[in-house]
Amino acid sequence: MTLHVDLLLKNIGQLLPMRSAGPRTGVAMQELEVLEGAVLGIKDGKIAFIGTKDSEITASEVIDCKGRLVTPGLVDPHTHVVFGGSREHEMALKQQGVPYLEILKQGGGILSTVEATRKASMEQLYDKASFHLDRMLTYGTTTVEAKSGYGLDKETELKQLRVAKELQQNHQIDLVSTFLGAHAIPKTHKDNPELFLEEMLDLLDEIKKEHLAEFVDIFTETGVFTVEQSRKYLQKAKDKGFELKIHADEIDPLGGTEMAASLEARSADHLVGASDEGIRKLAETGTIAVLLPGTTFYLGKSTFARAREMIEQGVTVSLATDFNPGSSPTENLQLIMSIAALYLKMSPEEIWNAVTINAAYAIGRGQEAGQLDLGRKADVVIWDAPNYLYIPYHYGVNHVNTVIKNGKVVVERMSIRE
Ligand SMILES: N=CN[C@@H](CCC(=O)O)C(=O)O
Ligand SMILES: [Zn+2]
Repeated sequence: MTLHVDLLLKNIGQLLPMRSAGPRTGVAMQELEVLEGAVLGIKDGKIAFIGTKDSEITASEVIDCKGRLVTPGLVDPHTHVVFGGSREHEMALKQQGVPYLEILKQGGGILSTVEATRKASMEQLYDKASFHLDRMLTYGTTTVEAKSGYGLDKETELKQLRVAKELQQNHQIDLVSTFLGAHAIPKTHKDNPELFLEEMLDLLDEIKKEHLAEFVDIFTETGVFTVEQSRKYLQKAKDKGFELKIHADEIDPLGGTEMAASLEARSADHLVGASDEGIRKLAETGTIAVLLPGTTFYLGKSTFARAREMIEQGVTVSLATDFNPGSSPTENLQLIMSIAALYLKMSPEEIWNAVTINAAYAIGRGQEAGQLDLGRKADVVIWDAPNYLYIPYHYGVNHVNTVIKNGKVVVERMSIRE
């Protein structure tokens, strides 16, 4: 019997369905199913058919992919997309060699974005975040995690989370929300971080009641929160039914990676200074390593997270932009794929697994995003590229030709080859 679909993608050069029963872990990250000359059928916003060009299938609308690469929409599992202002003035300080944590200590960095975010109305935050999400969509990202953490007071943290909830309801991108009230110590609590953490914990019941976040995160770092403070804080969040994420060992190797694994966090993020023991524990517990090499690159550092050792030891590795106004102002996950190839020495196969299947599992969306399979939602990207090697290889530009979200074309870019 002939199948009729709403939209048919034909003449696909390479199709990466990324079908997997679970996250791809360790050396299994080398696995990549590549279908040559495939067709993809979409019906009612879902994948209805994956097959070859000879298949018996009719369609209301057909896109001729002309030999292009087709993949699932990318998943960005670590961003700080809701914030006020920007920090371009910090670039000169960075050039003078002022370290990131020193800028924060002087009341700049995260704390300057906190001031701008407190001043902004919900509408202003919504419009600005929406602009950044639009840009992510044009770069092929269809699912995004979004953190609060630029309020550092009850009112502004809730404001950020409510903006994220509205965006989740209205924006084409799917959003997953994380409460990062423990992102820095506000000036008012400089001498009493414990009291500040108590105040942030007080918000958890309201956050649960209003469904404002699924995850709780903390910045465990020198001059911010200690491992012991973080452990206590996260355990309380876990007891209240939240899943955990941690900004761990980004700058100084404090042992946040081990802590993340022992709390069975969903992910541990950054991990530039993760110890051997920390890496072993991630492999043991299945806590996903979300690596953010764009941040290391942008902070001008030469030591990157040890992705090769993580993969060889059986860790599940994912990649994200860490989009934020300070340490990684980019919405472009394709650029991060190139940086991962060049500096983390990840293979193209590992990179594609990291930005699709594993990224979706890192934010609890493994069953919905990051894969193209029958019955799954049709979040699809057609790339102006002949094969999957090409995206990390040709860096710094946008390779997207077309983005399809829930079966509908939402981005169509001009192709230089047409
Ligand atoms: N390191 C902590 N938080 C962010 C940066 C936030 C900022 O600088 O505004 C990060 O993941 O890099
Ligand atoms: Zn971050």
